[in-house]
Amino acid sequence: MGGRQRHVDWLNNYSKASKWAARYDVIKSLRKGKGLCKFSNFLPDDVAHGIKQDLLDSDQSCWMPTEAEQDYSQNNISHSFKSTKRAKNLEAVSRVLSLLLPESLHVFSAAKYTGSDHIAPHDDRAYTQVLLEDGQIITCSRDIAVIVYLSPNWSKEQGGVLLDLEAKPGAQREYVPEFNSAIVFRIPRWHEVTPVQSNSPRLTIFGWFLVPGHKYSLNTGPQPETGKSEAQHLDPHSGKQKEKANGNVQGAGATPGSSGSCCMRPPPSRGGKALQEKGDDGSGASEDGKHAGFIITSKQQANSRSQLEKSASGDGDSRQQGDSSRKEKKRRVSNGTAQHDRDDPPAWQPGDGSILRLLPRE
Ligand SMILES: O=C(O)CCC(=O)C(=O)O
Ligand SMILES: [Fe+2]
Repeated sequence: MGGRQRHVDWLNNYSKASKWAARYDVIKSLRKGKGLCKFSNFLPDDVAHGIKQDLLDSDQSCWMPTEAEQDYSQNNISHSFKSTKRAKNLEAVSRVLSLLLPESLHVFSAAKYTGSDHIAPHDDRAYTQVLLEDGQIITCSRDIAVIVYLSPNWSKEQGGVLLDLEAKPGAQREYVPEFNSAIVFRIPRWHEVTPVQSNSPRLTIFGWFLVPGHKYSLNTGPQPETGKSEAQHLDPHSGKQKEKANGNVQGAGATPGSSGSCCMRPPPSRGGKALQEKGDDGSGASEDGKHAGFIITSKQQANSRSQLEKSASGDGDSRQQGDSSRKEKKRRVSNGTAQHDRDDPPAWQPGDGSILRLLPRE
């Protein structure tokens, strides 16, 4: 039991987690990797094993199946997998991952791919409505995707390979999910998950760092390889999806995705209404509206909101803008306001300090 608890202690130990996060300079690595980078041995090994076990131990009813056939008229791409925000200790894991870019809003979930689960090509573009503690709602865009792979000894024959469809000739295109590795990429970026052909589950923690404002249009550009321009915004987390019965719907986690939530369940009326009031630009955001999930920020995050909003104004070249705005934010962060830069970091309380939470859907 003691061994099993150790990863939880680590996840809740701010000092250890922040030292771990300091090993990574995500923005620099992304720049070096031309928008995509991979970190092997990402978390301490026992922590990665503990998180994996937590996913396996999580109640079956928390996993939300999501499935759709390709249907551009319905904004759907072919995909199927299960995801949850209610996996055991996921909140603590999210909090630790948030330290990679502590100045950014974020949303993380767990995913489980079995059978022939997969995701057809998509580029992760989506808007997210963020509800701040002061009641304001701001629109954010997914900015950086993070996937942490948690299935030991996964081989290419088991499928579930992440294909980077924007890999330049000669660069790595296939990523077999390596245990305790993380793939991080800037959005938009075309990618897909090939069908799983394995009896053991392909487990991940996945999610996005967000940037306030509309970083991109939701009308997709040409898809790599086909060069065909798709009129629709295609996202496995935001398209209209067919919900499969999974027992306890009340207990099922809000899955992530555009709008910081997935699309599987109707939004709470409060959320849907607020989104409409917000009046997004309609290019796919209306789709989000149907499936809106709302994210609430902690005090800490809300305090830095004005900085974030500043960085979101002006939507020109969002990648460059993202980088420079981050520099700006970093500077502010380093003058001592951000938790992770304090000399004497406060101890985390379990269940406290999660920067983003979906509002309960009940
Ligand atoms: O699990 C992966 O490798 C990628 C998942 C993904 O693309 C997504 O959830 O949008
Ligand atoms: Fe994706």
